[in-house]
Amino acid sequence: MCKIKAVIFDMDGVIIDSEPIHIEIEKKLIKKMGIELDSKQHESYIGMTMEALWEQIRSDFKLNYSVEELVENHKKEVYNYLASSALPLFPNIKNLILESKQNNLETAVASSSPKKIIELVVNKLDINCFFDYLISGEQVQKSKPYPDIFLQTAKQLRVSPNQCLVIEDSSNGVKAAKAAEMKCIGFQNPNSGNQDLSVADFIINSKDEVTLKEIINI
Ligand SMILES: O=P(O)(O)OC[C@H]1O[C@@H](O)[C@H](O)[C@@H](O)[C@@H]1O
Repeated sequence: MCKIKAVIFDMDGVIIDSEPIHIEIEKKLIKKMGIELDSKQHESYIGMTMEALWEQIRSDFKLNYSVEELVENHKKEVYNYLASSALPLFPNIKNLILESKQNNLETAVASSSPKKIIELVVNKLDINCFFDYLISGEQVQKSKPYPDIFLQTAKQLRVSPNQCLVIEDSSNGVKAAKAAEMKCIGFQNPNSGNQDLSVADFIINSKDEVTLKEIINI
């Protein structure tokens, strides 16, 4: 296998333990539309962009609102919540970010969240300086589970996909990383719901204290 040259971090559910926040806000917004989703349906949307989520719900439930209106409203709710709350950073992931930089690896955040929200999070946590590139699902055509976001990240970092390691907590994210032919660590986070990470190359638990050396050959 090619030597790893870049580590790509998912944000929600990996850098911060935010999927419970997303689930609560989405449940509230979906309920307002008079729709009830069971948790299995809801878990299947985790890791997808807001656009992909509302396109799906709008077409399944024949909603009259435009996707743009639904997304705008959703973005505002999430932004306001995260701007006014303490952010639950995973310390073990922060260590992996620092270790990546100490080993001169390229680093990126590749998140389905809107760019404005990614910037809010990395600035609030004061970790922006550790990343060479931040990319949002808004900047590519197809949401995770398609590989677009990871392929675009590799292109931007000027490394080939098989030199990238992705850390992901959702089934959609792990599928996207493997579809991009990257090495993928599944980050099993019970707060991200019941996520099937079986296609990942290696699975770690969100509580595990692992070093980068233990998971890749650097
Ligand atoms: O790609 P990431 O960082 O895991 O982001 C996923 C999240 O992105 C958000 O925009 C969605 O509203 C969430 O439902 C979703 O889970």
